[in-house]
Amino acid sequence: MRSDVDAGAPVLACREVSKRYGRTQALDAVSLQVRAGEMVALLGPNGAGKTTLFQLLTGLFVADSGSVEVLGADMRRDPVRALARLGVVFQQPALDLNLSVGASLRFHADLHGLPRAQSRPRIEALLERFGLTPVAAKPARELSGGNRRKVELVRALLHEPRLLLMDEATVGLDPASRAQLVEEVLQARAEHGLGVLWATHLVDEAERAQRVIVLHKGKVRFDGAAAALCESQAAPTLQSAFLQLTGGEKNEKVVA
Ligand SMILES: Nc1ncnc2c1ncn2[C@@H]1O[C@H](COP(=O)(O)OP(=O)(O)OP(=O)(O)O)[C@@H](O)[C@H]1O
Repeated sequence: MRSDVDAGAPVLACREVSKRYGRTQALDAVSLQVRAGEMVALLGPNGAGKTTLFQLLTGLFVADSGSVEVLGADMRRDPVRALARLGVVFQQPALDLNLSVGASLRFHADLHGLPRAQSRPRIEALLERFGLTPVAAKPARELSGGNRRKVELVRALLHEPRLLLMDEATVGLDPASRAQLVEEVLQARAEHGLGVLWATHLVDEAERAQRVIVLHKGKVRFDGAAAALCESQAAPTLQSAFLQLTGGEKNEKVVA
């Protein structure tokens, strides 16, 4: 466990974040925190605002109002320092399929200015850690979908972030690979004291998180433990609690 952030200290703080697209209020005064060593599931049906929130958290867009801080660095005033402390796996796969896994990671490390004496052993260790050493010399196109996502996870961890953002990162994976990725991230969180925000519309992925934040129509509808969510809705399962809370709207994508 690294010692630069106390366990339980906030690594992400969003305060009253709002974003509008024309007439659509995509986010409406969203406040949330992620602490070091904690995996938080951001659960919401299609159109809830998850992607919009991630775009603000990664500095791609600026909120209309409110603030985003990563380890105390304000995303608007000090984006370089804020971004230096976070890693992200985006919803859309973004690997060069022709590059070998090793070359892709080395390129990324160089791009981010990591000294090679540091980055090379770190890449080796992470490849080993995620069981990717046997495929390190292969071009990404020869890897399974699950392994490609793991390479993206390794890439996101190369600069030793304190906050990891996973934006519906299991899209397109089979159930076993999805479950494995969740476990890998949970372990990485424990080993490195990472704060993780895991956006998903799949309730089974949220079940493994320490805390669940339900986003619906741009607002935070619930923030707490999965068991407390079930209790608040007098529902037997997280799935039924989520459906009740979000209006029980028929939505295929929320069903795991
Ligand atoms: N660039 C845009 N222009 C106009 N409206 C947008 C834009 N991006 C998102 N929206 C709208 O903002 C709302 C939130 O969308 P967002 O993509 O953030 O939701 P989401 O929770 O990520 O959904 P999904 O699970 O389908 O990816 C939706 O009503 C969407 O139609």
